[in-house]
Amino acid sequence: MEEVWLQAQSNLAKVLTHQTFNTWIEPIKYLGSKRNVLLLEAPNQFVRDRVSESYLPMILESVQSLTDSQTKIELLIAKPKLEKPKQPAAPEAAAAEPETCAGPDHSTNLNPKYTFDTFVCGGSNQFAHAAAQSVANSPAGKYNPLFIYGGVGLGKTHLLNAIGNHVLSVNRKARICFYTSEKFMNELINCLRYQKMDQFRNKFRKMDILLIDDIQFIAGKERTQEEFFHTFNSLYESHKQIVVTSDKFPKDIPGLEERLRSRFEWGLIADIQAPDTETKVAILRKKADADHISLPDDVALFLASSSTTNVRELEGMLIRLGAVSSLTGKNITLDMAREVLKDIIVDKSKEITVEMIQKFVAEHFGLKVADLKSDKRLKVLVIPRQIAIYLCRDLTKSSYPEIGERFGGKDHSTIIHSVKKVEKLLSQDFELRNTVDTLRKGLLS
Ligand SMILES: Nc1ncnc2c1ncn2[C@@H]1O[C@H](COP(=O)(O)OP(=O)(O)OP(=O)(O)O)[C@@H](O)[C@H]1O
Repeated sequence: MEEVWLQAQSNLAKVLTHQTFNTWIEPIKYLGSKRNVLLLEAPNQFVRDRVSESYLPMILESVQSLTDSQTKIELLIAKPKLEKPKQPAAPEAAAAEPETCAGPDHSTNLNPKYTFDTFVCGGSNQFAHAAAQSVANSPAGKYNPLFIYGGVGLGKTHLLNAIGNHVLSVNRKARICFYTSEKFMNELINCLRYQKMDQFRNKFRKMDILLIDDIQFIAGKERTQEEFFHTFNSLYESHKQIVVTSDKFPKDIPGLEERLRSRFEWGLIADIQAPDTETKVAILRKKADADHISLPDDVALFLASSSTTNVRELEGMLIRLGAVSSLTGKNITLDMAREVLKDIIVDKSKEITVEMIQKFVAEHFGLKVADLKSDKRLKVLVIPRQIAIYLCRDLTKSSYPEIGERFGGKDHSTIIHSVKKVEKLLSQDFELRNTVDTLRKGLLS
């Protein structure tokens, strides 16, 4: 039955977009089988719920086509690795005398433009988007804390605000605190300095929803982590929702205390990946409409096919075109966009093939194409091979099995593993990210 599951996954990979596949199907593991029931395991309840809602019929069809129509599927949830402590953590000793401590009007520091309505949901962010909506609809329900992580400019802050804005739209009285971790730290420092710690604690602990952006910045800051830890415990124990964002997965944040890391893992961890071209186009369209910029389809596609995945940068290009258009009184056209953005965008109109990528990557690393296709496990070969595979998936339309075929007949699961590995390294390893960017730019130029 395990073979059946692998084959079914492989078949599904061919019909689903690779982001949908990566988000919902790939994380499902084979557990076993009993009689005609295939036992599968989702990594958490969230994935189980979504897959059951949206993909189970498709999965069942795929499995039954490989076995028979009597086969059933049971989708279970993986056991959590960490047990929650029964008792709340011991409260910290009360600090010195309270007085005043300047704080924000916590219900107004949300950005009103960052709502679910203005957020474009695509394969790359559907997991985080669905998780954020779920939390906004039932705070402190199933997914507490919610930890959203992803690269720069991919919409983490937008989703965080969208949660707050949605909750406020339903309940004007909800006490919502939206802070960057840096602001949390600065306020803490001030309160420590002026001995206003009680006030500090009361303020955060009476919130209904605590939204902390860029939590990675508290790593290595002992006192801030300590205070955040107690705030977290207090809110969690009172069934209040906590949502944090970060540019990294909790265990990949260096200097983050173990006790905080484990708490972030209690709830749901949702990632945002780089948007694909279709999502980039949709984001640009929405932004252009909101800003009353007339953006022709071919220009939207031209911007979206640029190698940047940072949505903030894409928006920057659009704003620049809008500004040039309104200053010169000329409509935005493809030629104008090419001229105005010539230093930023490389033309992706040429077709890129797996063979071109293999040759280019092999040359870059001083290897032979045959080395990339081989099964040799030498470190000097493994990373270039994985990068080449990743770029094939990113820059060509080839499916996992097709790429596997062209890399010496590798299995699709090896290809998926390589792509995932590089995706993970891209968010952790600055040097590798540079190398991949350079290669991508070289291939596209
Ligand atoms: N899916 C999306 N739909 C609409 N707009 C988006 C989307 N993703 C990002 N944006 C926009 O891109 C810009 C950058 O997003 P945001 O600030 O949320 O990114 P971030 O992930 O928090 O980045 P950073 O890591 O720099 O904090 C914002 O203007 C945001 O509205």
